[in-house]
Amino acid sequence: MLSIAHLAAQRGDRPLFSELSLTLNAGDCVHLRGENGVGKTTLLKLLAGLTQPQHGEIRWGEQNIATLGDEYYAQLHYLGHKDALKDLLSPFDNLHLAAKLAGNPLDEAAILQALSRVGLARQCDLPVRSLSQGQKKRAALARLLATSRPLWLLDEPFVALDTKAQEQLGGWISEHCANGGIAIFTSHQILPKAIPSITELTLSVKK
Ligand SMILES: Nc1ncnc2c1ncn2[C@@H]1O[C@H](COP(=O)(O)OP(=O)(O)OP(=O)(O)O)[C@@H](O)[C@H]1O
Repeated sequence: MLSIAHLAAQRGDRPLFSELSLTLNAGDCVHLRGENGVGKTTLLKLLAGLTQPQHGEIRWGEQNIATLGDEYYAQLHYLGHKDALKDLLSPFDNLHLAAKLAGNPLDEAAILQALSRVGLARQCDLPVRSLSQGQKKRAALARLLATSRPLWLLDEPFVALDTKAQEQLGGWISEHCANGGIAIFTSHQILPKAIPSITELTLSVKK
């Protein structure tokens, strides 16, 4: 269970949101919405433990995520705007390295299977810098499939994907939640049909 209580954030001098409270249980899927600059990425980064809230707290189960530390990071996949890929490495080596650094080393078969599911079987050994934007996004998404983690925090995951890949990703999110995972994602796009029944959380500009 992920719970947020009385959360407030500001960037620079600008308050973004305050008194944000929410509880998410196994199977919940949240579409985080709002205008550009309202604070969606900021909220996802807070939930990923990458930045600290101005006020309030975030709990995983019964414990504050700040006290859980690595134990919490091992529960989540955070996919940011930047795909966190090393340009000179291949999708295969990126996935191998990311899994190793995260403490969940993967064998060759598991890496190839994940890359094949995201449609990169033929590109798995090419340097990432030579891939298209959509292929880079697919390489980043392979992390979700390669290692099972209950919490997915996805910032604009559909951007750069073609229609078929958007539907596939919608299916993976749906499957993840049906299996008891929690997903929170931002998107300004029309959502694929495969997305499960979702909760909409709309942030609004603070006056
Ligand atoms: N590193 C930073 N330093 C100062 N202000 C920042 C920083 N990063 C973001 N901001 C500001 O914080 C506000 C919220 O940014 P954020 O990226 O969370 O918005 P968003 O809702 O995700 O927007 P978008 O829909 O455009 O992706 C914006 O006004 C932005 O200018």
